[in-house]
Amino acid sequence: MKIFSAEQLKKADALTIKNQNITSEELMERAASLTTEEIHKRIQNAEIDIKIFCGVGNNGGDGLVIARLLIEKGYHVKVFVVNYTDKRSDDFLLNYERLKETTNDWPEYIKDEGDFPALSQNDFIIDAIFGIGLNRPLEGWIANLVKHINNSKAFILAIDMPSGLFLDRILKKEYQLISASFTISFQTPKLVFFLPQTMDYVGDLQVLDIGLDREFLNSEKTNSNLISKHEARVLYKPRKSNSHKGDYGHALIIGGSYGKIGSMVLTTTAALRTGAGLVSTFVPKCGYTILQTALPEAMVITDKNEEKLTNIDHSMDPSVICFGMGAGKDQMTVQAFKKLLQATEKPMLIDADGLNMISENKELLEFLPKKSVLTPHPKELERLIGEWEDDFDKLKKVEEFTKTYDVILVLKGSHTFTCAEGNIYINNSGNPGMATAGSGDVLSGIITGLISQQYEPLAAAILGVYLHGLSGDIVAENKSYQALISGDIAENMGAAFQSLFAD
Ligand SMILES: NC(=O)C1=CN([C@@H]2O[C@H](COP(=O)(O)OP(=O)(O)OC[C@H]3O[C@@H](n4cnc5c(N)ncnc54)[C@H](OP(=O)(O)O)[C@@H]3O)[C@@H](O)[C@H]2O)[C@@H](O)CC1
Ligand SMILES: Nc1ncnc2c1ncn2[C@@H]1O[C@H](COP(=O)(O)OP(=O)(O)O)[C@@H](O)[C@H]1O
Ligand SMILES: [K+]
Repeated sequence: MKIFSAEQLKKADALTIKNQNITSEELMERAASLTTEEIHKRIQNAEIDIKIFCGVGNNGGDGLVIARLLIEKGYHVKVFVVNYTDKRSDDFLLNYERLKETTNDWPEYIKDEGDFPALSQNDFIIDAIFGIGLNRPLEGWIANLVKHINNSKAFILAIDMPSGLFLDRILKKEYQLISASFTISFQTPKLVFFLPQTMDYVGDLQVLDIGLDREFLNSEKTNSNLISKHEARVLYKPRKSNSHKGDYGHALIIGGSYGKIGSMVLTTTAALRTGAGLVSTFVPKCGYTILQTALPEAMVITDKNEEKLTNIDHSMDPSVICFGMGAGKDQMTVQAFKKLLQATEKPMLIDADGLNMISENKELLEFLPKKSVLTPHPKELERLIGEWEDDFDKLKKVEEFTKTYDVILVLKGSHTFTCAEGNIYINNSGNPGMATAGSGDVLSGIITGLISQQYEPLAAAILGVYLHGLSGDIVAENKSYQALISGDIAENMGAAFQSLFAD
């Protein structure tokens, strides 16, 4: 799903009104009635106090329509107008008049702290103060109102987006914004809903299709995309019945050191479970028996050294090489890695200590094969590209890095961002149960397994990240977040592939 900017959404708005021959007020009615249906579906005529805080722009207009429709359904609704300016949008004014025709319980005006209503944690609060029209940080009594709402501990539903959140920048900590329990957003999700610094303000997310101009949405270019099942499915390549294991490549997985051979078992299992035709694993000697015992399907090659990698002498022509998990950073290993990089032309996957070695020996960067996939977690990323001011600055630095070295960066996190060629693919599968030792090793194996089967590295990264999260979700459903261990993610790849096509 494409993720649009505020400017693009406003353009879509205007085009929709023109092409569908409707008024802006009708579009507002459409968005708000779809939202009301969602609220009604969930709260089912519950006897609760609904308090709606409306700004005086169109986000506030949405709030007024929602108030009217909820009152018509018999809900107990109180409306507060957050009167931050004397200007009002036309659709706000129109819906204000309509609301007054619906109820005798007229909206209360908030003009300063003295007007703040008492709030209880049993209230159901709807935040319709600011949407995509926010143009400066909240200050003075409006900031205090937001603090007051957040402090209520009530359930907060944000309309379109939490008030105070910007679409294109991150505010310093001292600025207030609504911390929503749930956000219902119109037409497309917003990039800030997925950034580590701002995602917590959004709560659970639902995106409503409000029928904005299809042609515009389809043709308009955007560099951010949300990857859900539909988008992942399109990348999948079915197997031909007339095929053999050679068609699915030979993956070479290199890494491990004394005490960390388990990472090799995880990565290798994941590559096999993802469908690589053949998998060879290169480990220090101490890993030989472990791998041969744990995984009879894998072939094992060993270094001369018992405990670490010192000379990666593999004499094969693998379809893809995956390097780094559990490898350590010994100087001999760095030299072995350098020789490997110099001798490799095909895109590689580099993870964990492979990334750390590059960070500590920047001269290795020049030998990175083009289109390689690098999979840092946040600490590894910081070592690689340096510190960043905020998440937007991080994305800018990541873009520069991917363009300079012509690589794909997979920024692992609760929403993993795959970045390449100026584009961002935000993953929408996965769960906190996956924050467990070795789940990154499994991801490396999955992406490697896909590249081995001739997926383009970028497609392999996007699909691999999605399948990894999907498998994690399937495991968590059966085992809980706490009991999920990373080997389960690899073992459940079968269920993940099946689920990709099940609705
Ligand atoms: N296609 C869609 O997506 C649809 C969108 N729709 C809805 O429209 C919403 C966008 O509405 P919008 O453009 O009127 O802007 P909105 O968010 O109400 O704020 C503007 C007001 O805020 C003010 N203001 C700004 N910052 C401020 C501050 N810090 N402190 C104080 N004031 C501040 C600013 O005042 P000014 O700068 O002029 O002084 C202006 O009055 C969108 O999010 C969605 O809910 C649906 O109805 C239909 C389909
Ligand atoms: N809260 C979360 N929600 C979704 N995915 C998560 C979450 N926490 C971690 N993950 C995923 O788990 C993996 C962790 O990788 P990493 O930190 O490298 O672990 P390790 O080094 O133990 O293998 C990443 O793919 C990340 O996206
Ligand atoms: K809002």
